[in-house]
Amino acid sequence: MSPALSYAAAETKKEKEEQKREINRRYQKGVKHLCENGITKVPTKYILPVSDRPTNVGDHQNADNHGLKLPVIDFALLMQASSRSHVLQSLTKACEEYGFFQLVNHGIERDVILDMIEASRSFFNLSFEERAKYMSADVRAPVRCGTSFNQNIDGVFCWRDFLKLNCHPLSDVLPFWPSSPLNLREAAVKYSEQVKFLYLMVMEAIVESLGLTKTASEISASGLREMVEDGSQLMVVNCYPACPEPDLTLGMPPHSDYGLLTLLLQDEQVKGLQIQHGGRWLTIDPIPNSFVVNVGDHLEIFSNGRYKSVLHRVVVNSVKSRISVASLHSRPLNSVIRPSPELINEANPRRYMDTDFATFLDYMNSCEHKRKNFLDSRKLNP
Ligand SMILES: O=C(O)CCC(=O)C(=O)O
Ligand SMILES: [Fe+2]
Repeated sequence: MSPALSYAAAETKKEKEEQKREINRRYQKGVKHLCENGITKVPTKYILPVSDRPTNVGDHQNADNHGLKLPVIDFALLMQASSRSHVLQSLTKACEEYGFFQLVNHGIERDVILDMIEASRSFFNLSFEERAKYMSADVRAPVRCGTSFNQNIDGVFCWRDFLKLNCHPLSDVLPFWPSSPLNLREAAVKYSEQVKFLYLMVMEAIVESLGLTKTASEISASGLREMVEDGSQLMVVNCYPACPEPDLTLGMPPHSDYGLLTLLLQDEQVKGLQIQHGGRWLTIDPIPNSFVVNVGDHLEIFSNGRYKSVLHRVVVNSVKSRISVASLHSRPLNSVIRPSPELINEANPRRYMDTDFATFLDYMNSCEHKRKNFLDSRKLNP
């Protein structure tokens, strides 16, 4: 290309990028705000190409899960010596085949859960001006209210607003958490602490299910204590308002979660979460008083590919808004994640390069996040 032509091409590209940024700015206020202004059609910014829509051919099978159900793990039985090994086997199967399971009998008090849901709903019922106080483009902020998946760069926006609460170290971040609604801080502190404890118990079981001896395991040796005291925890409250044309858009695009494990509180009344399984999208029917738990990218890497960080997405509907609370857990922000040496051998060569949270954030900020491309970028000989 001649220098003049390449200059012109660069200018056009710059203009296009500026145009995209301008449109993004227009929709930064979020979908709740849009709905409050009484829209009856989905704006173009949210309309997916036909092939990515939830009603895409092949996805029609969604209406019926063909009898497939997500594995259910009973936490109380996991904690009982007499049934532990049996439950560990089910855990292994769930993490290998689905990357997801539903956790029942988890022991977290019902009131703690209901208060968290109630506070989350109240937050999204605040006026736009009140919620806007917490809007920030800084992905490391202790509190961040926003919209879509990655609103700085998404080409097509998704039908979701969120509130992200960084939970670690709690005493440092708490003063930044929203002061209204009045019960939010108390509810979120109690909830995050109890969920963190549950996460540690499940993570310990997962380390055991991988057949890792506790002393040799990188995660639990250096270890479980470090994870209690310093492990990262991010709570993401998702709000998906009822959508006038739900077939044209998604609440969340297909993605995998970055951490070791995510513990998700689904809306008990309104379904919407789908996971990819056997080439199809499987709807996860909510089980009252349970958690949906999924393997994240860091656990897939740590397990050297044995446990799967699986794509999932959220569909919206025209009748009811939906709330979910995801708690994403991983190691301390600056620690390195790598396949456990115990899981690498001749038959199973090392499959991923080292990574850390900072690398993930840089990646997220540098390109439109699509599907599992971060995890793919960490694969050796993909
Ligand atoms: O809302 C849901 O059910 C899923 C949310 C989710 O995937 C996430 O927050 O990463
Ligand atoms: Fe997710």
